[in-house]
Amino acid sequence: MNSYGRLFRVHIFGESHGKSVGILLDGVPAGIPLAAEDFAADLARRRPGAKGTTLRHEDDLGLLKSGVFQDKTTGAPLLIGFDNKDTDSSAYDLLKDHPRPGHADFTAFHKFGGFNDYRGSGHFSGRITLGLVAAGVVAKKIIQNIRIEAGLVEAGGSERIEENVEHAVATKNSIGAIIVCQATGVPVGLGEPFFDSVESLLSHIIFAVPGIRGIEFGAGFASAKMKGSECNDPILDASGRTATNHAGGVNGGITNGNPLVFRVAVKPTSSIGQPQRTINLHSGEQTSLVVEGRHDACFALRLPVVIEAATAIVLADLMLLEQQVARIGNRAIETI
Ligand SMILES: Cc1cc2nc3c(=O)[nH]c(=O)nc-3n(C[C@H](O)[C@H](O)[C@H](O)COP(=O)(O)O)c2cc1C
Ligand SMILES: C=C(O[C@@H]1CC(C(=O)O)=C[C@@H](OP(=O)(O)O)[C@H]1O)C(=O)O
Repeated sequence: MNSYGRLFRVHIFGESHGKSVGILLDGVPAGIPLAAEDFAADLARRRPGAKGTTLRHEDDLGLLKSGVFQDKTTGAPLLIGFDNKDTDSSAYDLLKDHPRPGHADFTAFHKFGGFNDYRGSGHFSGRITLGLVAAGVVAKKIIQNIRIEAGLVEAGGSERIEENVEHAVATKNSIGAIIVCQATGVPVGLGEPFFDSVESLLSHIIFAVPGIRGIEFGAGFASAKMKGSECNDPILDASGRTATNHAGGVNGGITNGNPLVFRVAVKPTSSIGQPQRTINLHSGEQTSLVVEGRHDACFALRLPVVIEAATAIVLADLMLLEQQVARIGNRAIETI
């Protein structure tokens, strides 16, 4: 569904070519300073502009529609909306009946009986992540002592990111990428096993981001090839600090005080300018499709800030559940 979280709860909404996209936040502690300018830096990181990103230009000026009074959160639901302005739906006329291989056109058509808004990929557009980034800005304020940083470590299969992006654009193709995310300053004890382990919660929200194909914590899949003597992280002191971090900062689904580290695999964009095989949704006949319109050749370039936001949302919820932050005034519990 479109809601996530327990105490810090996000409800995402909108379609790419509809009136707006955005997010409704519930459970935001009261008294947190919050103004429209606070969103600018993170929203700019998600915005297209770099080579290999879509030519669609939106100002992404978020409107704080509720939950803020005199530049402080009130504790009431906080609604953040972004108007869609640069919409050109003409390229989607063809796609309405000819689903793009790899995109959600086929599945959304069947799931919603053809009533889904297919323009600009509708609710399945990467544009929906705008609301997630906005929620991340608020979440980062709640967990102010935790620092989250994500970045691309490779794209198109190597570290030559720029070169690979340029080649993808020149050949009307697309590429995927790997993002590494690290959160430092995470206290020991976050996570609610059995089902709400830290890895489960992060995987849940990160797989909700369009185009994600994998996630691994710490040494991840490489752990399967290690011996116990190699994989175990030696514990150095009473704080739980370890010499290595193959666990990625989580044991038993609970944060262990070391940096939380995970890698995310992002697929190549499905909308490419090369002929691909598809069908006519109504006749079932096979046909060739060349996708027109504006598309990211490597949408992963825009994703690190989205992954940071998703991480902040999970950690804010867990910090509230663990009573590590107060519901009023953005203070650590022990300082009240
Ligand atoms: C920020 C962002 C931008 C995206 N841009 C595009 C795009 O321009 N064209 C496209 O086909 N897919 C794009 N995607 C990926 C699709 O939204 C995604 O592949 C689609 O919803 C199907 O979901 P799935 O890949 O998880 O199966 C983008 C995703 C994100 C997160
Ligand atoms: C608009 C954004 O990305 C869009 C994501 C997207 C898709 O299929 O996911 C398709 C394109 O939409 P349009 O056809 O309207 O140009 C991208 O531009 C955004 O992320 O803000």
